[in-house]
Amino acid sequence: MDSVLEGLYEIIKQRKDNPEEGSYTSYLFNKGLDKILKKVGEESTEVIIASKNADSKETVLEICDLAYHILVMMAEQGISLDEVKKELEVRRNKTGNLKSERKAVENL
Ligand SMILES: N=c1c2ncn([C@@H]3O[C@H](COP(=O)(O)OP(=O)(O)OP(=O)(O)O)[C@@H](O)[C@H]3O)c2ncn1[C@@H]1O[C@H](COP(=O)(O)O)[C@@H](O)[C@H]1O
Repeated sequence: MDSVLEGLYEIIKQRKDNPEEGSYTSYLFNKGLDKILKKVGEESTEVIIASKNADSKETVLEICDLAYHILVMMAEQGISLDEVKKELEVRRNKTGNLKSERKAVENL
């Protein structure tokens, strides 16, 4: 799973650096952040609807669409996968309210 995400993120970053004709990813970067964020919002809603309908196959497809668009957003904002993984790692063995942890990270 990890390497699949890494691989996809690398391709997405390549599309940002070297746009390709006919590439949906290049089209998104060309449209800019607002378009990318709109897609993240739409895909989030689609995950919720599919899940609410208890349609697990459709939910998986929508999760993949959402994950892809989040990676595009991350690339647009210069956020690395490592940053997200590090934060998840910090949280992994914690329980309870993580808000105080978040403040600590913000203050780094
Ligand atoms: N994983 C994905 C991926 N997931 C979803 N999508 C696209 O996301 C879009 C979501 O569908 P929608 O109906 O919501 O959007 P749409 O109507 O096509 O587009 P809008 O008019 O809303 O912008 C579809 O066009 C999908 O093809 C993806 N497009 C590309 N990838 C991967 O990204 C990499 C780069 O691919 P290119 O973008 O083709 O260069 C490759 O590894 C691809 O497999």
